[in-house]
Amino acid sequence: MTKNLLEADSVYLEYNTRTILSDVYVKAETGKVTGFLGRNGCGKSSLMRIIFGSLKGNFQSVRLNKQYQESLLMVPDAIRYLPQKTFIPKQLSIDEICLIFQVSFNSIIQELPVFEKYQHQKLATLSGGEIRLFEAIIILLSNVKFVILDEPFSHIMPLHVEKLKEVINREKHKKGIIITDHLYKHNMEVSDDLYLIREGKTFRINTHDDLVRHGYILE
Ligand SMILES: Nc1ncnc2c1ncn2[C@@H]1O[C@H](COP(=O)(O)OP(=O)(O)OP(=O)(O)O)[C@@H](O)[C@H]1O
Repeated sequence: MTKNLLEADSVYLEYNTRTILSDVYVKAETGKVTGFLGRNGCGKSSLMRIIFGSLKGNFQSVRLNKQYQESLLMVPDAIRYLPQKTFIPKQLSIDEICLIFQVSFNSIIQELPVFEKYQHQKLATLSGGEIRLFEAIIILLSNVKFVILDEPFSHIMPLHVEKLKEVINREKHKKGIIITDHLYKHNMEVSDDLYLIREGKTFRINTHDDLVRHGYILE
């Protein structure tokens, strides 16, 4: 297995003179899930987009295997990103989307046999939760070095959350995975390294009590 390393450091982001992220460091690598937690509006999605390369911070240094990258999304086979909101055009059919993402339909139905009947259907004909699940699975199965998942567990029924966690645990042996999700128990369970973003900085989380101490959960 080829090991890949993704690092982002000195990430600094301001919106209208309000500091959102300040001197943040992120490390992700093949074989690991790196998780992020944090209150609404603390800057998790912004950080994900900065790493992906679709948002420019005031300053950041993103490196793939120690090499500085202006924007990772421009590097072939480097990274794919599941944004917080559904993003695949709904007029496309499932098999067209598989073609675009270069993920075989067979590999999708191996994970989700109930999707077999949807092969030629437009994405628009699926339910909201099914669309979200399909987007998360196709990103996870993509042949890239890293994937970022922004709230993959939200809007998905418990049985499918378990499936998603199973795929994450398998796919991490091929690629590095970065996750942010408020469903913190699931996030904690799949993450090898977990961080909380607070007041623009990242704090390492090792136990449930750490989350209480940072005021993210009550007890
Ligand atoms: N384009 C923008 N212009 C100004 N402020 C913005 C912009 N985008 C985001 N923000 C602000 O930056 C902060 C961080 O937003 P971000 O979406 O990264 O937070 P988050 O931690 O992902 O939140 P949530 O958990 O609610 O999804 C928020 O206060 C948000 O209002």
